[in-house]
Amino acid sequence: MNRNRGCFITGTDTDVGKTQVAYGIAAALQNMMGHDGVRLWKPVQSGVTVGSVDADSYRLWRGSGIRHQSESEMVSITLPLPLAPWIAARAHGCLIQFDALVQEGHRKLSEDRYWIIEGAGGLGVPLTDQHLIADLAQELALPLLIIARSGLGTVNHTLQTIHFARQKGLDIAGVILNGYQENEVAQVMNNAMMIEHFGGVQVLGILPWMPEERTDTWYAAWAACIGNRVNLEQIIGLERE
Ligand SMILES: Nc1ncnc2c1ncn2[C@@H]1O[C@H](COP(=O)(O)OP(=O)(O)OP(=O)(O)O)[C@@H](O)[C@H]1O
Ligand SMILES: C[C@H](N)[C@@H](CCCCCC(=O)O)NC(=O)O
Ligand SMILES: [Mg+2]
Repeated sequence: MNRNRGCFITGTDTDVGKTQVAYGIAAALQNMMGHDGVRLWKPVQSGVTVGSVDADSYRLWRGSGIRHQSESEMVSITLPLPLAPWIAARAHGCLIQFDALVQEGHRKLSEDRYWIIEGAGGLGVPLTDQHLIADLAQELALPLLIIARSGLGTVNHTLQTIHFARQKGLDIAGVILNGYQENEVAQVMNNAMMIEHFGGVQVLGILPWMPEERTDTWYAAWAACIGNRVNLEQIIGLERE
């Protein structure tokens, strides 16, 4: 049995649904495993403050249902301006210490847990004057889960992300197409087919448009939706029988 230690969730862009999908996968995996084995980490978030309901750290905590970590344990660096982390840090009068972030990641990954790590924006987003999100993913050496929009334009964005990931030597676990509307099903299936054909990757799930509601009922429904529609076994490194 060759289980992965976690996955690194990136996107074809900011705002594609990485956080919503990340907490849904965490909750669905907890349901599937039947025990508390999942942990979440957002190394750097920008444009928010810890404790605000819009912060990724809060949404990851609330949506995953994971209570063995506090919200503040799910994030390392929080920067108030909604900018690429390098510039958000500079505007805040600080620098992101890339090596410290990598060491913290390695420490976390040495624990016997499954870690879901969410980047900021896409792979080409600067963390420092010398490092991109892709460099952090490379140092952490986790398979990449690419979250992409489902509709028109996503094939181009996803193939470019795949190409860049390969250039950086990253392993790709697969792609999730997120947020399709009912009248788009045929188009989304074609998008998945084109991404698999030209990208040489698997589309591991196609998720519907389901606007976030902060109720227990909604979070349970989202986790169930992900449990039914995403190939979780492939993500954690256990092939489906
Ligand atoms: N399947 C979906 N259905 C409806 N709304 C969605 C869906 N996925 C994401 N959203 C909404 O789209 C917005 C952006 O999603 P999210 O914050 O998860 O993106 P992100 O990729 O994590 O962005 P960032 O780069 O800031 O981390 C949020 O308001 C979220 O609730
Ligand atoms: C402000 C955004 N929400 C996001 C940072 C996105 C940077 C995008 C930069 C770019 O691609 O031009 N921050 C975050 O994920 O915490
Ligand atoms: Mg996010």
